[in-house]
Amino acid sequence: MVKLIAGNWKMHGTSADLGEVRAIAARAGELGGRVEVALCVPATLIHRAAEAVPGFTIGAQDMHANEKGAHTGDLCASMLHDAGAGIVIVGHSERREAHGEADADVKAKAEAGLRAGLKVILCVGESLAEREAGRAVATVAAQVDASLPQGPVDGARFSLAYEPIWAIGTGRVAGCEDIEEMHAAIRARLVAAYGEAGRGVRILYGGSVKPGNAAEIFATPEVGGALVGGASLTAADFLPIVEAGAA
Ligand SMILES: O=C[C@H](O)COP(=O)(O)O
Repeated sequence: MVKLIAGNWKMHGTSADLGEVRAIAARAGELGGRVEVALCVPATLIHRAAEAVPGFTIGAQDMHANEKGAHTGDLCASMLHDAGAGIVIVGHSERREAHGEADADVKAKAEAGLRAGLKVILCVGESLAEREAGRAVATVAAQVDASLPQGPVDGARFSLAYEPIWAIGTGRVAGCEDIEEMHAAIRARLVAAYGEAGRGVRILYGGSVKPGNAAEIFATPEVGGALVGGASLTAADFLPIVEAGAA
C-alpha cells in the first residue's frame, strides 16, 4: 500500500510561506504514485495554497460536523471543499483537549467529511498518564471503536493516525515496538468494524516524525504513513520524510 505522508501546519503559515508549499508539491509530483502527500494548512491559506499547486492535495485541520447553520467561526466540509481542500484532519488531540471534542463529535465529523467528498484522517492517541498506567492500548482501542465513521469505508479516502500525545512536538518519539503493538491493535479494531475492508485503511504514525527517524518508523509493520507537524513546515525538513515514504 502506498504510504500517505500528511503535513499538519497547525497554527503556522501565511501567504509568505507559499514557496514551501510549491517546493513540497513539486517534489511530490516527481515521485508520482510512489507516495501520497498532502499538506493541511490553516483555513486562511487553503484557497491560495490550492490555487498555487493544482493537482496537489491541500487539506484542512478540522471541520464542523453540520452542513450549515448558526456556528460562528466554524467551517463545514462543503466550504473546505469549495476552498480547494481535498482532505481534512479530524479528532486531533489538540482539538480534543482545547475544544472538548469527544469521540462522538469526531465520528460525526469523519462521517460528514467523507459524505462531502473529502478524504479524512482521524486521529487517536493516549496521554502520558494513560501509557504509564499501562492503559495505552485499551485507551486507544476504545477511542477507535467510538470514533470510527459508519462503514463501509474506502481505504483510499479514510485513514487513522495514531499520535501518542506525549510524543507530539516534544522530540520524544514512540519506540518502534510500541508503534507496532498499537498499530496492530488498531488494525484489529478496524477489521472488527469493517471486515476485510478494514485492512485497506492506512494507519499513520504521528509524533515527532523527523528526517532522521522517518525511515525506521516507515519500516515498522502496519505503519501506512505519517502525520507530521513541526517537520512539515519547510520543504527542507518535510521532503526527506516524503522521500523515505516513497522508498
Ligand atoms: O499532527 C501532527 C502531530 O501532532 C505531530 O506533531 P509533531 O510532528 O510536531 O510532533
